Parts: sequence; C-alpha cells; structure tokens
Amino acid sequence: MKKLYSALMTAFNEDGSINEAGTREMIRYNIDVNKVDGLYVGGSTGENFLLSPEQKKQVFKIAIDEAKSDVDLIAQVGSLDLNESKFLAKFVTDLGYPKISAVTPFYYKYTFEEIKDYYNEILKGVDNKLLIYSIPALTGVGLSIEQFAELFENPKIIGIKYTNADFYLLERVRNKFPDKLILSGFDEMLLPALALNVDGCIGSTYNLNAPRVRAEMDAFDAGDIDKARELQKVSNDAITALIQNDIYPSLKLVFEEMGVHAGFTKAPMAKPTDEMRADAKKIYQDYFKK
Ligand SMILES: CC(=O)N[C@@H]([C@@H](O)[C@H](O)[C@H](O)CO)[C@@H](O)CC(=O)C(=O)O
Repeated sequence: MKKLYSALMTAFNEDGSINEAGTREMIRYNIDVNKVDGLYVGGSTGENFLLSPEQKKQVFKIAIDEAKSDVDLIAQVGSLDLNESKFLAKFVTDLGYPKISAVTPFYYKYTFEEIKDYYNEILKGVDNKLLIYSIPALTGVGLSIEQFAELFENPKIIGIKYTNADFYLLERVRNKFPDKLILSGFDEMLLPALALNVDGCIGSTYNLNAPRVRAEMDAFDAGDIDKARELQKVSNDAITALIQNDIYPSLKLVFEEMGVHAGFTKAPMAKPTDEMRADAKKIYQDYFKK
C-alpha cells in the first residue's frame, strides 16, 4: 500500500519563536483526522531552513513526543553547516526517529564528490536510514541516475524524496532501483507519479487535503483512473488557489479556519494581509469545509 506523509508545518508566534501548542495541534490533526501514515519533520514546509539549531531541536523533540510511534517519522537534518547536520542526525536518532532525510547541500556549487561526502559524513556513526531530499527547483542541485546509484552504494541510503517534475528521470530511477523507497514530493503531480509506481508521497498540502488524496490513491490502486483524475483535478484547483495566495501563510490561514492553531510563518516569510485572510477563508469554504 502506498504511503501518505504530511510535511509537517511549524507554528510560530508573531516574534518567530516556536508555538509549541499549535505545532502539537497540527501533529494531532494529521494523525487523528488526516490519518496520515507519517510525518516529514524539518522540511521546507516546516520552514526549517529559517530556524536556529536550537529551534530545530525543539521541533524534533515536540514532534516525536506528540506522535510517539503512532505514525512513521522522517527527520530532515540537512543544513548549510555539515557539522550541524551530523549533530542533528545523531540527535534525532537518539530521540528515536526511525528514518532521517537530508536535502542536497545547497547555496554554493558543490561537486558531486562533495555531495557524496556530505551524505556519507552525515551517516557516519549514525545507526539510521536516510532518504535523499532532492528538490532541484529550490536547491539548484539535480542528480543524475548514475549519481543516485553512487549515493546508494552507502547501504544506509534507502531512497529519495523526489520533489522534481522530471518524470523521465523518475521512471528511470524507479526501474533501476525497484527496492528503494521513492516518495513523490510535488502534490500537484501525484497522479503521474503514482502511474510511475512511487511508494507514496510527502507534501505540504496533505496537511489540509489528506483525505481527498487518500481517496485518490485508493482509486488509483483499484484501477479507477477516472476517479483518481477527478480527485487530482480538485486537489490541483485547491493547490493553485493556495499558491496564488502565497502557499505557506495560506496553509496556516486555512488550518486556522478549520480550528487548528497553526500560528504565523517566520520572517522573512510574509505576515498575512486582510486580503490573504479573505482568500484563505474562501479556499477553506471551496475545498476543505466538511
Ligand atoms: C517547495 C515545497 O514546499 N514543496 C512541497 C510540496 O508539497 C509543495 O508545497 C506542493 O507540491 C505545492 O507546490 C514539498 O515537496 C516539500 C516538503 O515535503 C517539505 O520538505 O516540507
């Protein structure tokens, strides 16, 4: 059965500190209402790259304390500072996270040898399994099939969080590595990714939209492609509206409409304007009101 993971959001107070109660509410909502299979903690959606190391530790602690072993947990530990990534990999492993993930190193232009060393260093001395977080649109780092093969020489690297619209590469990767865990990262492209036999998905919009997405995955598994396509269409209407209204603050505003206290985004992300609030209310009414 294909797995559905929400990319966990972090609730912030207006001053950028972490709102623990709100973050816990979102975790509970994902587990109790969305019935997700897992949570991706410390990813882009969690605004992780805006956090101090102490705040990252705080989020990792809150998530596992709230979720316990109710769902699978993947901790994204990649950062600009390799020492920090290594520290966090050990930290989350000691907390009990069953899987970790690390974004490809970004900002500077690294050689593939440097990228490989980065992953091997993170995993050195850490008894855990890792998913490569590949998101070329944000990092500028695209990996080839040969490079994935070289990274997979480390047996602790078990798969890819594949946030990439290159479906040719996805097909090549899926078929070359049938035993690796491949989780699709673009919510609006889930259906074509399912057709290429990914093992599941991780995404931001699943925080709000998981039940519709589960229905789509079930329809796909049952061979009802028309129904899966119709559900993807509705999801994509919602995703388009969320993106047009600035996706990260909008996800939180819609969560607030649902009664879940998702808090603020962290600067320099935008604080919501009255217009954004009004649009988020409409998105809630159009797509998520029960
Ligand atoms: C850049 C970004 O936020 N990508 C999202 C998608 O879920 C994305 O928001 C969605 O497909 C809308 O474009 C996920 O791939 C990110 C993710 O899972 C994470 O790291 O939090």
